[in-house]
Amino acid sequence: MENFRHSILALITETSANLPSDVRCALAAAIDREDPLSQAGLAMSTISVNIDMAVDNISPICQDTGMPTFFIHTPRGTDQLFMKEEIEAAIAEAARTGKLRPNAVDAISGKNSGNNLGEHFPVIHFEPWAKDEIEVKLILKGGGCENKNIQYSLPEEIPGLGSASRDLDGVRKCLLHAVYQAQGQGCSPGVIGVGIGGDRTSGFDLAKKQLFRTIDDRNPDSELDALEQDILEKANTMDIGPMGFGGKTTLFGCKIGKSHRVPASFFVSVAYNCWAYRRLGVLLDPESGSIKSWQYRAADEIKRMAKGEGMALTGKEVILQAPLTEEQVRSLKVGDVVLINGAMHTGRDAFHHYIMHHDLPAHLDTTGGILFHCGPVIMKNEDGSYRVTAAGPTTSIREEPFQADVIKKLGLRAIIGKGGMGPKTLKGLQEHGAVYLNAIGGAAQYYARCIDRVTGVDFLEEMGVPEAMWHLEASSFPAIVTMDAHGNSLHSIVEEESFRQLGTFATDAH
Ligand SMILES: O=C(O)C[C@H](O)C(=O)O
Ligand code: SF4
Repeated sequence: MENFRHSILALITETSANLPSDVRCALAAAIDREDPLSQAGLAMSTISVNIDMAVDNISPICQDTGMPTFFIHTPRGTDQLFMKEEIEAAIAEAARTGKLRPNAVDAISGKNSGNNLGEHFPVIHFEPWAKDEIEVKLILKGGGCENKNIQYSLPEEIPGLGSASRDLDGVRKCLLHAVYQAQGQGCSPGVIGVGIGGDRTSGFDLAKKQLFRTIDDRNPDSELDALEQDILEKANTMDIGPMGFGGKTTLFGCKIGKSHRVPASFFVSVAYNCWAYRRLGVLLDPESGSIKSWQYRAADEIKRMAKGEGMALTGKEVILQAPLTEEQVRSLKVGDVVLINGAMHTGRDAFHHYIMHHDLPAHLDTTGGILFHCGPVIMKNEDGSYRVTAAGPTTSIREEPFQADVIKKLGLRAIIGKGGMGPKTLKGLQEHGAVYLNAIGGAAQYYARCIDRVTGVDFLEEMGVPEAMWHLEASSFPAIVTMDAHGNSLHSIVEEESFRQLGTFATDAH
């Protein structure tokens, strides 16, 4: 097993940087379905360029490389303890070289372990099998889409759809609601893995395992197969679309499994995966640990995803130079595409929590500034300076309780994030003269290229790499105004319209 660690490192790197063939194929179809000049089209073209860049740079497709989760089949007599130690060493090495983000933080204090290892982190499931080789499957599922996982306990009253009973029609209502409630926050278009039955834990486990099925496979159970097709079709009429901008593809896969349950419980567990659907597998020689073959990798796969130059720019984009003035910001409207130049500062969960009760360091002035909800992957250069190697937006709604106050306190004029924010922030934008700019979630390579340099960092020691306040210099950083200073929000429009559409499925007998 002298090559085992090396093989695992190759699996991690490939999973992080190179999407599987079936996902490429489904996303290529989704790109073709959107009007290239619509907001959904802009999102999909950016995603396509980003996928190619990740391969070229051998770097994370999305900066959030999740909680690495392994499913391993071993033949009789393999040393699982050795494998676990070697996997941990490979994870730490991948974090050190920027193939994974140091993502492991203490559950209570939030303290980052620095090497992407922690208690039950990574997650490793071992299972024996009768074959001779070792199979290792890996999924890197980011936190934003993980937050959109949902579990129903039937019978249950489902918003918009009425009562869901303990039958396939009840399951159907749960699944349509699961897609609706994710909106764009889990970086749609997405895929759902579904577990019907089991208990609360095994149900989610089953749901996650469904994500290892290929997009184009068909369920051998004809009833479940019909339900999978039905959900896919209906979900894509909800007009949530890429990033929740409205559009034709909201879901590109629905995979359903079932387990026996006890009479008292009927769970429907849903695991939502973003478009950055990173899962691969390898078969290993049990003697040497060398890779014998790759899974989810077809010889005839679509190698290049991008058609044009990425975000199809029209020349009508508004150029923003930070710091921004109130007048500039108030002239922006929902739907405007902006290109940002100049200083921006990252700040996410730990930062918002901190800044509610503390002041900024004295050397910082954020008046007219831009706050970027982002937890980047950052590497240190030999001369002590830093470079950004992956930097897409994180889900903004988590900062909803704090954002309006933080805008006021720091004198901010723009927030960059994804998935949109709620009424409190919308009111804050109006009151203080600021805008919400939606960047394309998961496009971490694309946005890293828009960052010219890192000019400084605060709170690195306390908050760790993903949560520190990084000071960045951007050029031609594209984003879409989705909440303006006049009380308009694209997110509330899409949410309302998709809720109306959801309601039309209430009585649709399956
Ligand atoms: O943690 C991140 O960088 C992003 C996260 O996966 C999210 O979707 O919010
Ligand atoms: S930012 Fe979006 S693409 Fe990246 S892990 Fe989170 S949900 Fe997935």
